[in-house]
Amino acid sequence: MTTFQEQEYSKKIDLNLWRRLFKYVIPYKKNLIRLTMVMVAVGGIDVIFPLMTRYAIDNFVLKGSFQGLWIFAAVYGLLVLAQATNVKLLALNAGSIETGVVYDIRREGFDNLQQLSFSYYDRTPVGWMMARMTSDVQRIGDTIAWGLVDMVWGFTMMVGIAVVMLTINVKLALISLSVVPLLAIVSVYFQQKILKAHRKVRKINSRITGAFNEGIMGAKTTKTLVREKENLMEFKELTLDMFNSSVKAAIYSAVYLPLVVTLGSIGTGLAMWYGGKAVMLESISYGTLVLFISYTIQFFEPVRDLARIFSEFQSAQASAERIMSLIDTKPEITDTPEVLEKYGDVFQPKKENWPEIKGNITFKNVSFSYKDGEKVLENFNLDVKAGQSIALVGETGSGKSTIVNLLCRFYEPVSGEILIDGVNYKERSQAWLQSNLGYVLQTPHLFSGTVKDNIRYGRLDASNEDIINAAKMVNAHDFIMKLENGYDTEVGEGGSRLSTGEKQLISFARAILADPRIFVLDEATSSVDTETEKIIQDAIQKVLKGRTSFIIAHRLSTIRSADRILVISDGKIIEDGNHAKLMREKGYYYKLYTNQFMEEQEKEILGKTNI
Ligand SMILES: Nc1ncnc2c1ncn2[C@@H]1O[C@H](COP(=O)(O)OP(=O)(O)OP(=O)(O)O)[C@@H](O)[C@H]1O
Repeated sequence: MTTFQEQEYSKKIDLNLWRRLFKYVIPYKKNLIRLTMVMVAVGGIDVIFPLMTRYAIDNFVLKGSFQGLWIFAAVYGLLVLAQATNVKLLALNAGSIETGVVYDIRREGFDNLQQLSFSYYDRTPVGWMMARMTSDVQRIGDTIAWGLVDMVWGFTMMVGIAVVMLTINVKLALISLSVVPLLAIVSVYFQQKILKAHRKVRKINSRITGAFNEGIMGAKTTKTLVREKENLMEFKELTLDMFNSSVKAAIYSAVYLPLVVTLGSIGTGLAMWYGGKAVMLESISYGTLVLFISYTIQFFEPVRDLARIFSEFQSAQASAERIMSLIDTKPEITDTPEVLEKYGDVFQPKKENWPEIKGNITFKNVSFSYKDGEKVLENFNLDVKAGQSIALVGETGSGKSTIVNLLCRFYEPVSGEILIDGVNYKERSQAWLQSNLGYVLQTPHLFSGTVKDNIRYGRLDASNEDIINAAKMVNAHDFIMKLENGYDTEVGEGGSRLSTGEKQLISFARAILADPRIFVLDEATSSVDTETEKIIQDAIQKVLKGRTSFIIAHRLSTIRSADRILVISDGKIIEDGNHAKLMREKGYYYKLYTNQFMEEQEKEILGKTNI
């Protein structure tokens, strides 16, 4: 099994990246300005409260007088009210920035994911994309909004406290804050270590999520292969790694927190010692001593916070690099500017310029490889007339899906060209081609929603009548009507509440609703019961009528009536003709057909005699 290697990201501050991230905040600049102002006010009021205490001690407590107490109480009450209002405003504005930024980045990421070519999905694990779109984007939003809150508040308070302390008594201020540089160094050191350990925990966590994903998706296979014990052992190893890294992070925190408390106590002790002496010498008031002690304690909080925020910004930078790499990934298959200009894209198609499609298809000297050097097709040639039905048969891995993937332009030829009605399909837009193509996959995917919703995906403006007609045409109507709520029955995630045969019939209806000129069908191999098989075959015949069609056939009975049967081996056509011709030639197809035919006969006899 090959594992997806994630790129390593730089640990230095990347200003360009932050500038780019800041662009996502610009639409919310009003919130940003309001938030900054609110946070300056919160920090400022936090500096004022101890000053109020000092005033109360010096003027009411020590003097034993209540003169002016009402005014004092009113001012205090107003400050409390202002602070409460500020907290509400801060939550509102920071919340708006956070949700706005997260929403915008997610939308952009999702938009790009939809444009990316098949090859991107081949090499990128789903879990990786999901993690980028969820936790990474959330981390960026959190850090930008709440990191900013803590930063502005912290700076305002630190500057405010330092200014007031230095104004009142320079020496006492310097002595009280003498441990701050040490605290800053300790905080930065430990926060870095804690961040590193947490990063590792997160990395393992994403592997654990992947293991969960595989474990749940493959639960049935695990049971049939009796692999529970091995899987559990692998999972145990992973979780043990996680446990060790988490313990490491916890140890750092366990050392860091008492250190901070000790340093804080030393600072407070220094303020008490020197301030106490000054009170005795009457060079400062008792209220001032209390003020300095409060300020010293208050000062340490933002120092610790800033160290944490600094680490969080580093972590958010790694998240930002990952999500930006996803947003910046360019689809490998794109329309040229000239094509876009003339035919438009999926969002703004210029249908008035779209040529009518007939359905003639030519592969001209097409070569293709998924990976460098491993040619799947080499100088492949094929000429298909409009309306012809082509069946592709051949051993597994011979290149059948590759041929139709190229036709659908999910991949493009490395050399050579594919012509549709005599024109290289690169000269027409992808939107034009896709809207003329119907593709039914071997394991058809239905989306959560009702049966009706799923058929309507084929043509969004289809009426209910169109949907029912399409379902009738492909013999799906009867079984749909037998479902609990008919066309309004929920199909479950990925169509999980329906059988494969039923899913295939619905995807036929969906494909036929768009009335495509070219139809591609990767026939289901899973054994459906004979009744459903007959229904499906009948549906296939109806669907293919009058269209150019490609069927990757597994049940040869389906393709007996195909205009041409192509036997593919190693990316080359080794036999080409209709059923009768290939049977006469007694080649690969003949062998395959007679084998399958005999197997079926045997099954039938066994069934009849009940052996
Ligand atoms: N996405 C991919 N990335 C890399 N190699 C691929 C990819 N898809 C197919 N291949 C390789 O290309 C070759 C042709 O595969 P293809 O899927 O076209 O065969 P096929 O005839 O359709 O097989 P099957 O009947 O099993 O579906 C195989 O060797 C396969 O391993």
